[in-house]
Amino acid sequence: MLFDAETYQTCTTRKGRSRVKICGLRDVEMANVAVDSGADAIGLMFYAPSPRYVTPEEASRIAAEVKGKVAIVGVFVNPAAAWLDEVLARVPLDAIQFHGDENDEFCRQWGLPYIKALRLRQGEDYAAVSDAWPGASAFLVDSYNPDAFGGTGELCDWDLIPEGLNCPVMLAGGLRPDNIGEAITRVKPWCVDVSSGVECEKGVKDAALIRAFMREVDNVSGD
Ligand SMILES: O=C(O)c1ccccc1NCC(=O)[C@H](O)[C@H](O)COP(=O)(O)O
Repeated sequence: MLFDAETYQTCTTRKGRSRVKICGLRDVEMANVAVDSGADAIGLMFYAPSPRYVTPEEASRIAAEVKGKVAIVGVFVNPAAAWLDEVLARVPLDAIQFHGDENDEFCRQWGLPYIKALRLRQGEDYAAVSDAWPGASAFLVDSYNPDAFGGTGELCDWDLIPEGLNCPVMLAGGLRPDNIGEAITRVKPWCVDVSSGVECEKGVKDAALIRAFMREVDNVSGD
């Protein structure tokens, strides 16, 4: 689990294996594969234009199967408050991930830990992000693409990751079984997040790729 007090405290030291979030799951079968392979969190996509979008009904079926075994993270892009209220009433989320222009006040009002996504691009100044989102439990660093908010499969430029953030880093963007070892060794993130890299086609998760990804993570020491 990602944000229970004991685990969160231990892993902010960055000792041991990086945590893993498998994002954009759309069915119970793949959610079970993620759990059985040792993932710490799954992401459920509540942004309708995404090929990984799930309805609250589909999401609650997945959540009923895996609740308590992994952290369930709801992923949103500039959601209306009413949409978040509706999802929260039906899906037992453990945390919320925001990929749009949501400010700290908006993100922290739901009574759950929140993850703020930063889409890193050359020439931007990230010095103030800790002050801008003081309530964040983690920053997810992702690649920048002008046409998409996330889930692009494009590698994030690891050299742009800001130093000295006030909370742990989740590394995302273009991670795959064949580069996750190097990513963890270089960046030493608290958590890694993957979507496209464990899919056989856009929006369709692949059990063998999920297992291969988790095996590679297990093979790398996180300290
Ligand atoms: O996955 C999406 O379709 C998506 C759409 C809009 C906002 C966020 C989205 N995904 C969020 C994630 O946490 C992804 O796992 C992250 O962006 C990395 O994706 P990938 O490069 O495909 O591994």
